[in-house]
Amino acid sequence: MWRRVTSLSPFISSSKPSIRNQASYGGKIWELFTTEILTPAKAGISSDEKTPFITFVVGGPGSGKGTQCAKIVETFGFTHISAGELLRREISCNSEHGSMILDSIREGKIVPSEVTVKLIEKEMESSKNNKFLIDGFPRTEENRIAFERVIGAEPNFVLFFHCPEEEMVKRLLSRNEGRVDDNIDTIKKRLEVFTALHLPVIKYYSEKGKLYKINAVGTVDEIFEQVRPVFAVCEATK
Ligand SMILES: Nc1ncnc2c1ncn2[C@@H]1O[C@H](COP(=O)(O)OP(=O)(O)O)[C@@H](O)[C@H]1O
Ligand SMILES: Nc1ccn([C@H]2C[C@H](O)[C@@H](COP(=O)(O)OP(=O)(O)O)O2)c(=O)n1
Ligand SMILES: [Mg+2]
Repeated sequence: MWRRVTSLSPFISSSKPSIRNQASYGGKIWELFTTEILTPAKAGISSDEKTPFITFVVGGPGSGKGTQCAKIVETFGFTHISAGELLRREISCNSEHGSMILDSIREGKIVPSEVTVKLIEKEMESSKNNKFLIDGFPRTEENRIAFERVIGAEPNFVLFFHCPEEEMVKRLLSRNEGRVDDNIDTIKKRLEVFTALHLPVIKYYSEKGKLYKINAVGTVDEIFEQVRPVFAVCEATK
């Protein structure tokens, strides 16, 4: 079980990022930074087994977050918490918020943060693990702030899967999981929400030196080879 903490050991250097990347989103240039991966000693990671180690996994719809999370879980033993899956579970069990969640997802909108954060909190509290991959969250600044307030923690680092829009659309249209939001009209709305609400979150973590930007184009294994070194540091501290 994890315990709530108000400050986490620094995993990422807060000094100037070593590699500078630029990404283009619909004509807008965002300056994004990947951060130097520190050695465990330099990073000063706590050996306290109960301190939660939190990774946020972010990126546009269809950028491959879920696919890579499965590989991270298999290789590094994290507990995968997918915000989208938790919300879909609420729909299928007809919970109190089920119909509101379904309407939001159908419209490509973001569910109110208090609902999503409560679901994440429940999952974290019921887990025996203390290493969490939180997938598809935070999608908005409101999500991010609500998590900090309710959970009382910040992520140790944030993985951002960067993928061109055309590739994301292609992947979503052939995902074939019967999702109500994988149709072209909803996809367009989700991409608009991504640009307007999700990119500010990415910029926030980039400026904090917590963002690892992954080029999400290529085979699943090629992409995982970029992801692996980020988690290898964490593994080395066990
Ligand atoms: N590197 C890749 N190349 C091609 N298709 C991919 C790749 N990674 C994932 N996919 C496929 O694209 C779709 C979206 O991937 P998924 O992991 O569900 O993305 P996200 O969780 O970001 O929406 C799935 O059908 C998945 O099998
Ligand atoms: N933090 C979140 C995560 C997902 N949602 C809603 C809105 C999203 O379009 C849907 C689906 O999310 P999910 O992460 O499963 O979607 P993708 O894996 O990016 O395709 O759920 C949300 O409202 N808030
Ligand atoms: Mg997903």
